[in-house]
Amino acid sequence: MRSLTLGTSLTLSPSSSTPTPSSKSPLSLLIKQPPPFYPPSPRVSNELSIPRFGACRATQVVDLFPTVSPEIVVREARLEDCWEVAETHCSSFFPEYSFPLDFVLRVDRLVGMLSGFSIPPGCRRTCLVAVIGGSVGDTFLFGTEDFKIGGFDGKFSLNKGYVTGILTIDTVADFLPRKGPLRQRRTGIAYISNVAVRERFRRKGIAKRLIAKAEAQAKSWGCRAVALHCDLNNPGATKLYKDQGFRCIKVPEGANWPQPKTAPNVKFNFMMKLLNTPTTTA
Ligand SMILES: CC(=O)SCCNC(=O)CCNC(=O)[C@H](O)C(C)(C)COP(=O)(O)OP(=O)(O)OC[C@H]1O[C@@H](n2cnc3c(N)ncnc32)[C@H](O)[C@@H]1OP(=O)(O)O
Repeated sequence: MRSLTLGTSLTLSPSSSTPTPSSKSPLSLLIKQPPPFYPPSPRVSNELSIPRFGACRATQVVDLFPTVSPEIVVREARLEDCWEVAETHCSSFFPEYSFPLDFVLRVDRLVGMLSGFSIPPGCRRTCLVAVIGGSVGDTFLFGTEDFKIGGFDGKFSLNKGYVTGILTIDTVADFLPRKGPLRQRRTGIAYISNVAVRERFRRKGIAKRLIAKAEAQAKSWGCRAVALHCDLNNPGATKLYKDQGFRCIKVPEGANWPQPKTAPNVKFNFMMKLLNTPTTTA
C-alpha cells in the first residue's frame, strides 16, 4: 500500500471519509446556524424552494426537453451560476429548512461565496459546477480571462445551463496541519470541499465527474495530492471517495489538526489521495 507523508507521522488506513469549510458572512451572525454539511434528510425534497426563487424556468426546460441537451458538463463556475450554486449547497446540506429560513440561508451562502475573494497570496480557489442543458462547444463568453470573484470566473455566457452539482477546490490549506515551528501553510496539497449534487440528479456519476475535474485542476496547479474531510456518519460520501482512491489518514495521537467548523458532535475522517493513484471505478 502507498503511504502519504504529511508532517510527522501520517499513515494511510485501509478505511476511508465528509465536508468542508463554510465561508462566514455577516448574515451568519443574524440567524441561528444549523449544523453544516449534513447529508440531507431523504424525506425532504430539495427542489421545493426552486420555483419560489426563480430557477423554475431552467428546471422546467430540463424536464421538458431532457434529450435536447442531456450531457452533463463540468466546468468552472461563473458569476451567472452563483445563485444556483448557493441553492445546490443549501438544499443539499440543509434540506430540512423551509421558507423563509431556506431563502435567508441561500442569500447568506451567496454573500459568503462572493465575499470569499480574499485568499492568501499565491493560493488558488475554484468552484466547479456540473451543468445540464447548456451547450458545450459553442458557448459565447463575455468577460476577461483573469477576472475572478471568490471562486467564480468573472465571465458570462448566454447559454449557461442548469447547475446540478458543485465542488470547491483550493490550495489555501486552512484545514491541513501547518508546517514547522513557524506553522507555515502547506503547499502542494489541494483541498476539496462543499461537494453536493441536487437530490434528483444523484447516483448518476456527477460527483465522480466533479472529483475527476478537481483532481485535474489540482494537478494543473502543481499539487501532488488532494485532501478532504468527510463526516464519519456519511457512508455514501465515504464510499464515493474511497472508490475514487482516497484513503483515511490516521491523525497522530494528541495532534490538534484543524477541522471544518460544524456542529460539535460531528466527527470527520481526514482523507487524502496521491494524484498519481488510479481510481477503482471509471
Ligand atoms: C468533502 C465533502 O464535501 S463531503 C460532503 C458530501 N456531500 C453531501 O453529503 C451532501 C449531500 N449528498 C450529496 O450531495 C450526494 O449524495 C454526494 C455528493 C455525496 C454524491 O453525489 P452523486 O452524484 O450522487 O455521486 P455519484 O453518482 O458520482 O456516486 C458515485 C459512487 O459513490 C457511491 N455513492 C454515492 N452516493 C451514495 C449513497 N448515498 N449511498 C451509497 N453509495 C453512494 C456509489 O458507489 C456511487 O456509485 P454507484 O451509483 O455506481 O453505486
